[in-house]
Amino acid sequence: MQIGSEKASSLDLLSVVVASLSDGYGLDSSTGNAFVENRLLIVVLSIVIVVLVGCVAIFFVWRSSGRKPVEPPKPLVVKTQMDTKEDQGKKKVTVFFGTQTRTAEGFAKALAEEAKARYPNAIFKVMDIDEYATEDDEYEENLKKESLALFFLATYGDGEPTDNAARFYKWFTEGKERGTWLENLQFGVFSLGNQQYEHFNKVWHDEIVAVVVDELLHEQGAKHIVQVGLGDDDQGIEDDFSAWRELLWPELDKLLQDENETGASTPYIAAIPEYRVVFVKLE
Ligand SMILES: Cc1cc2nc3c(=O)[nH]c(=O)nc-3n(C[C@H](O)[C@H](O)[C@H](O)COP(=O)(O)O)c2cc1C
Repeated sequence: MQIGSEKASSLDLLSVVVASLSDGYGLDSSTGNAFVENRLLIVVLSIVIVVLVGCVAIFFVWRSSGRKPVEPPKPLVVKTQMDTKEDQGKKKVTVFFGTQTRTAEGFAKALAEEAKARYPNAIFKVMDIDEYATEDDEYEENLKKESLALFFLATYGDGEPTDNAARFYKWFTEGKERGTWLENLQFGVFSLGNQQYEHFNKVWHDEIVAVVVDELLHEQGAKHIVQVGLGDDDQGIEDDFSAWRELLWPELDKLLQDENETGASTPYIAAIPEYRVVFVKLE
């Protein structure tokens, strides 16, 4: 085997290595020679292996490119401002609730049911405050469209909002620099809490979520229709709710009753004339 001035192929080199190895290890030189003589066979086998490996690789690339990646499910968008045709032109009231053990939700629904009967020409929508917006920006976008809203908000764990009000509360309390952007909104807030949870020697009502929201709504331009109601679970929160509701109805009457409507709040006094019964003796 000659390795001349021309560049030696890798097979030439291999042949030299095999021949010298076979010598070194005392193998029969005919083994090395056989290997060298079957160069053609080795070349053919190498080509076959390369082609096979190539085919397998192409097959896998083709299979993986044919499969579409699995798309994550799109989030369910909750439409909050959906008007049917018959709703158009009616006054709308949104009743929000932030609750942990559903008392606030119960009050919100009870109020809305009673209000629907009192004001048939208005629309009352009870809304879990978490479902009001899927993104924080939507809170702003949707609240701007509200003209009348009532909030029932409970307080938990040292003056914290409920789980379903946490996202709204964070967004609302962190956005004080918004200015007076809620000028079209009239509102009322009822708080659900318990005086037993007074912490850090603060006055109880300074810590509760609903009072914070009430003050911020006012600061940001919204107008009270009724003062904040302080429901105290320690004393009888149902009575507090009833008392607040009695303050609310006259204000809602002004806003939601049609001019020619007598209204459910107006007590009905039957005008029964007095008669004097005279017994006439027939002759
Ligand atoms: C574990 C726990 C923590 C509470 N933390 C407070 C609190 O820090 N401040 C407060 O005023 N009321 C607190 N409360 C009272 C609730 O706000 C009150 O019971 C309210 O009516 C619950 O309303 P909900 O049923 O709508 O969640 C707490 C109640 C529980 C059970």
